[in-house]
Amino acid sequence: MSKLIAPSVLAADFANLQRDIEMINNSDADWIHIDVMDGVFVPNISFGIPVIKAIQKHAKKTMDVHLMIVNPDQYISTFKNIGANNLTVHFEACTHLHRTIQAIQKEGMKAGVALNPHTPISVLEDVIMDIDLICLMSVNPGFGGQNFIENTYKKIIQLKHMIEQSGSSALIEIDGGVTDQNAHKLISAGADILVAGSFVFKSQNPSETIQNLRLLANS
Ligand SMILES: O=C(CO)[C@H](O)[C@H](O)COP(=O)(O)O
Ligand SMILES: [Fe+2]
Repeated sequence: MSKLIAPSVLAADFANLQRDIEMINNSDADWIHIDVMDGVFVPNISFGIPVIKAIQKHAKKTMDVHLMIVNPDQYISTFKNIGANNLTVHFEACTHLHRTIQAIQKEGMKAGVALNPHTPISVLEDVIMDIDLICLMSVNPGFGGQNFIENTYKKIIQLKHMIEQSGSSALIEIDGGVTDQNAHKLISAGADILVAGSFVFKSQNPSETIQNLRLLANS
């Protein structure tokens, strides 16, 4: 399977959101990564339902929604209705993670679980067969533009091993601080999807930057 690039709209120009979504549509990007922050689970508030509805009107790529919120269960059907294809919840925010995963899949979405940098991958041992996607946070969630945490490589290698040993088909997504400097190394360690926000949207030519990341990921 080719490796995927998911630009994060957290770093887009919100006053020109339609323009930036169309840039993603016309680029080599595979997914659109959409970060939802509630100011409780993480110390920041990004955007919510009305903005994602507006994104849905224009988005032509897989909508990969990353929930950094407490009590995600109460919004699962809402996110389905506004176009989420993948719905990722945080391990640290779910008391009944297995129930949450089942509820996401019952709505017809792919279920993802995100782990904070301090959370060991071993917490996924008993749900690894049930998950479609694992999002390893390579920064502390809440903000774009942070520095990549080097310990992530070790976690990818461990997680890849766990996935292979178990026979799970879960994909590994890396979120935070992804650039052209670490993209190839992340893929070599076992990543399947790279999320990139600031590196794409702060570049001179975001579409070319996406193309470059995709080439690096698949070289
Ligand atoms: O979930 C996130 C932050 O919590 C974002 O997806 C992530 O930060 C991407 O932004 P950048 O590439 O600028 O680090
Ligand atoms: Fe994210």
